Amino acid sequence: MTNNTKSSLSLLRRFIGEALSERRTLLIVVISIVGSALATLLSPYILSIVIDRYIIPGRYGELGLMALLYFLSLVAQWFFVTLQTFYTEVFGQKVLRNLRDRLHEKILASNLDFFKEKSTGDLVSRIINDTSVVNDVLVSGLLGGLGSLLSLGGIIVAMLLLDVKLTLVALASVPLMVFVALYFGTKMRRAYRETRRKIAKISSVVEESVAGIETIKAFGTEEKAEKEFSRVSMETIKAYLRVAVYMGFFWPLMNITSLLSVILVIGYGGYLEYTGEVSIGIVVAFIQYAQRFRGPINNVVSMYDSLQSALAALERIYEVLDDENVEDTAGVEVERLRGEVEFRDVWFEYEEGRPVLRGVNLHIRPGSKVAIVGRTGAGKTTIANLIMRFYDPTEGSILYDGRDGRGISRKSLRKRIGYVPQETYLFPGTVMENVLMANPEATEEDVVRVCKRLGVHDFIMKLPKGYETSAGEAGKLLSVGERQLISLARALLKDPDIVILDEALSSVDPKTERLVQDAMLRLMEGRTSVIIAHRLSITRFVDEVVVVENGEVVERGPIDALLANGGHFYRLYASQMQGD
Ligand SMILES: Nc1ncnc2c1ncn2[C@@H]1O[C@H](COP(=O)(O)OP(=O)(O)OP(=O)(O)O)[C@@H](O)[C@H]1O
Repeated sequence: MTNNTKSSLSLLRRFIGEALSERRTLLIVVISIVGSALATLLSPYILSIVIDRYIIPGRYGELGLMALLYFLSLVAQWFFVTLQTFYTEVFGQKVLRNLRDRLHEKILASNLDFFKEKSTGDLVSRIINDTSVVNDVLVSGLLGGLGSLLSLGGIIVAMLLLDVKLTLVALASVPLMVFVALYFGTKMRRAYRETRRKIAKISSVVEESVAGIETIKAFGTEEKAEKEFSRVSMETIKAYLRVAVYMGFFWPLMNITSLLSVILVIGYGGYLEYTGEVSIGIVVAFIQYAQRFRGPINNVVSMYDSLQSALAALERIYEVLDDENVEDTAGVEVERLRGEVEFRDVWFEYEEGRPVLRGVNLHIRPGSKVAIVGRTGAGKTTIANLIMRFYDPTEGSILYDGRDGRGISRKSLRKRIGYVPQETYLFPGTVMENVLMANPEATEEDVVRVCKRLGVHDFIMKLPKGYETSAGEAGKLLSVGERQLISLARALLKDPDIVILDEALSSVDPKTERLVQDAMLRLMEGRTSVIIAHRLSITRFVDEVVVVENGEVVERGPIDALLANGGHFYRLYASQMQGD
């Protein structure tokens, strides 16, 4: 056994083990599969008895009971097939929901390292497409294939019981049928899969055109985008036509080979009937059995063929589920914080061997306001990330009210911190819902109160539907600064003990700048505040300025002292003033 087959088998075994948790539904499916396989066998057999024992001897008076039996066998067939179709879907959907729930939960539980190498599109595709391939192929396909194998086996046994020689003749065209299913069927399915890939490609081209519309227009590359779209569009048409060609070959060929079986049965069966070896009824039963090969054979072959793609999808799903970059939820729950934060010789690296913070020592007293300044890439946001426990220090520790952060539950810690990132993400929903999300216990009145306190209320009321404006619409209407105002309202609604602000003042017009700055100062009032200051004017309002350079604190103190010093901060300040 190759390693590949072994790992495929273990993937499959694990999946089946998990799917077995839906035992009851699966039991109904298995019963209906067996029932429908048996019922399918029954009707040709009853027909043969009707012909041989009732119609040919002319016992029409006694036919009623047999007719009823025949009818009942058809009803049973219908009943079990319906049951199988419905419960296979129920089973599949349960397995699908379970997988999707676990994947989504996993994404929410993961730490930020998890997202480093995975794009949004990739994760979405794993949750939506890969799970649906698994459902189609491994659940519906495997169960359907199992039913088909059972039907085929049943038909062959029933035929053998009736007549061995005629069975062999009836089966003569099976290799041909397998060949057609294998060759044309496989080509058809592959071509079909290709169409799905092309459709995905078309949507990604459209997505890129919409997302990058400003860049496309600014650089005048409309023609290039148009060409790319029509190229992909053409490829899609070609892929569909390929499917049509193979489909055109496949189904008629399957029908012809199936007919070949019937002709052989009629020819040889007729001869056997003539020599008195079999009855007409048996020949008729064989004709019916011979017509029932084609579906199951195609199912079994296609199951084998699709297994590879399903296993690949399963592998991608388990790769996410097994990823070890998970945030641990352990630690003491904190109710409130006094707000003292202390960095003790903190070293941190995102990638091994490349320290971004190098021995940072920083003591922030409860209720004090600290601005962190420094050049791009100095490590300012990293400091904020560590306070939020998005990451833990590689070496050293961060203490909250004197307690090592590693011992505090992340969730409870984050509840006490109001974080305002530089870029505000608005979730689908209204502006009201977007602020409310910060605190599940808050009411709409609380939101309005908080917004009034921050001076944000008036500008929200100017939106087309005020607080009820949809975030999508608001997203287009709002500037970076205005979005940050919503973010500030979110943070205040939490009534946090510590505030971390990554200000976006540099990307804001002077009028909004004033509004955002005032809102920031109000949010910071009476709370331990760490502000990552890109715009140095805000440093006038803090107790202490901390200058970070190349991952190290190189200077700290009140703004006046630092300006008087003529050191790092003075140079930064001067260069920004010059720029302005
Ligand atoms: N997720 C990450 N993975 C790897 N490296 C990172 C990651 N985030 C930041 N870095 C690197 O860490 C260094 C510090 O980044 P950080 O974002 O803390 O700087 P900053 O001072 O906030 O910069 P800016 O003012 O531009 O926001 C940079 O060299 C950056 O490339």
